[in-house]
Amino acid sequence: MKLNELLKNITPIKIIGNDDVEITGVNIDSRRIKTGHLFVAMKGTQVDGHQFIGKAIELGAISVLCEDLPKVLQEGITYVQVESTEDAVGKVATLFYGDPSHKLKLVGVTGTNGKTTIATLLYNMFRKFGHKVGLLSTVCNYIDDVEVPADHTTPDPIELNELLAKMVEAGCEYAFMECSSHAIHQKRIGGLKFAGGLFTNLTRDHLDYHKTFENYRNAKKAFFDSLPKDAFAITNADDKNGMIMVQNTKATVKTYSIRTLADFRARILECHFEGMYLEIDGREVGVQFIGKFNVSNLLAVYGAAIMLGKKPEDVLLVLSTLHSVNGRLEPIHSPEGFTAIVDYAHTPDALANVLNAIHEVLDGKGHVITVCGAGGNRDKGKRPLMAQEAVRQSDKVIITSDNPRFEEPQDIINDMLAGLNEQQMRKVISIVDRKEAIRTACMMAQKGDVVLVAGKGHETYQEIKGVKHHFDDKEVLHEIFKV
Ligand SMILES: CC(=O)N[C@H]1[C@@H](OP(=O)(O)OP(=O)(O)OC[C@H]2O[C@@H](n3ccc(=O)[nH]c3=O)[C@H](O)[C@@H]2O)O[C@H](CO)[C@@H](O)[C@@H]1O[C@H](C)C(=O)N[C@@H](C)C(=O)N[C@H](CCC(=O)O)C(=O)O
Ligand SMILES: Nc1ncnc2c1ncn2[C@@H]1O[C@H](COP(=O)(O)OP(=O)(O)OP(=O)(O)O)[C@@H](O)[C@H]1O
Ligand SMILES: N[C@H](CCC[C@H](N)C(=O)O)C(=O)O
Ligand SMILES: [Mg+2]
Repeated sequence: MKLNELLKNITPIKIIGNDDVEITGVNIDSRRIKTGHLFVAMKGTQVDGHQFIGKAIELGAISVLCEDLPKVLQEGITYVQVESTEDAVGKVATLFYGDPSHKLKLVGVTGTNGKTTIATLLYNMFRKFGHKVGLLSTVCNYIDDVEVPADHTTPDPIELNELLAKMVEAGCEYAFMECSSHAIHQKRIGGLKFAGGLFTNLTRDHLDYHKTFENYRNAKKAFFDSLPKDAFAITNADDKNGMIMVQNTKATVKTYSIRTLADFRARILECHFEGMYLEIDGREVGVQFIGKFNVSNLLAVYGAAIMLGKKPEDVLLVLSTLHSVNGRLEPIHSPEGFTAIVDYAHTPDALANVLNAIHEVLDGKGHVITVCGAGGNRDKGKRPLMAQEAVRQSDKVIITSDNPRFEEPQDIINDMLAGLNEQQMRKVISIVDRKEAIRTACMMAQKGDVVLVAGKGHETYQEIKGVKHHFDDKEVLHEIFKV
């Protein structure tokens, strides 16, 4: 594609050199540059991409999109200067990949918790309706039935558009994706056309990155602010930030609630460990999920399906066949008659919700032993709060390691323990080795009890000092239950 065509949706400050050159690829990472590529220099959180312009040209870049022009300009290279490369990159990438989001019905899900669950359930549902569908999620990306491993919740703007283009090529009509606050803030989703947006909830997370809760909320809100008029915005009326999210959107606003008046409503009629019986918009349906928060998730899925033109009775029929998403409230039964539950709860709010869900079903008839930790090099403020939530609703808590990343595991544990008073500490032991912690919890559990293993869900690794070691909570439990 010609460079001048790629620049159609942006207004450069200056172009130096020939803009009528053929561009064979767009890249934000100099290490991936090949002959004929356009290198986009981004000012990152670690380094300034502008320092790699020379390297990119060496590797074959024929054009550079940047904010600051290099002091020495090279012959034969076209330099495009813009106010913000962060703002421009998505708009350029999407054109390079043939504007795939305009050829799909793309729905984005944002909020602190529930994004993976909702996006995955929508993907499963629309496939059951017989459509070809794409999914971009924390756990895995899918181009219809083809798996593409994911290492981010929302991929970078280049990979994102490339994946969407592959979906179009594979004949997908719909795509569902998670929009993380980092991605919205860094404009990874810039230039994409959304058919709809969904909001789940907002509680504390990622304050290491966003610094204040308000910044975090505004990052999420920016997604709804940018939705077009013909899109829908479905928000959670039960969340105190639900209406704030959509207050400036041009999209058609719909609400869902399990508590108040809303466009999509549900209530729980019955619940067991196997599932719940619900009333959704006046119709009864059995679902294979537990927990009030999953009723909210299912309502969001229901609302999106209706807004995408499906009939309520058809949607409910498919909803009743869906089951839990990998590592989200997944039960594994022990031979001794207790239940282990693997869940990805890695925020105070998610822990509180999962424990609530467990108590709703246990109904006072068993003990709860929780195994949890917190990730290294992530929001430190959430650590004491997570310990408090775990203690508040468990009979015993084993504090252990999650992904320590570049921190000392014991330091993270200490940050968690600092949130507890002497009386709370009586319920707690700490074991750095996660496998040992899970094993100990299982040894303590008796028939009818629940062992909650929280924080890592689907993850199959433990990240220690930059190395991902194989580790899988579910595998560890299966191993324990075999012997
Ligand atoms: C803090 C953060 O979000 N960082 C993201 C950001 O990178 P950055 O700004 O730090 O980049 P940098 O390392 O400073 O480099 C600046 C630029 O120089 C380039 N570079 C760098 C080195 C080189 O040799 N050549 C080169 O060209 C880089 O490609 C980049 O364009 O932009 C990159 C491209 O989009 C992301 O891959 C990267 O994610 C890092 C790895 C990360 O860990 N992100 C996490 C926090 C994250 O994004 N999480 C959210 C969700 C979490 C949740 O849902 O709970 C997610 O969406 O996954
Ligand atoms: N609607 C919800 N409200 C509160 N907690 C939820 C909700 N849905 C799921 N959870 C809890 O949050 C955990 C993470 O869920 P999920 O993976 O769907 O969220 P996410 O928003 O994709 O998270 P991430 O930001 O890490 O990608 C689940 O394991 C569960 O404990
Ligand atoms: N997407 C989230 C996942 C956290 C999962 C938890 N296991 C951890 O490592 O903290 C993050 O990168 O902050
Ligand atoms: Mg997710």
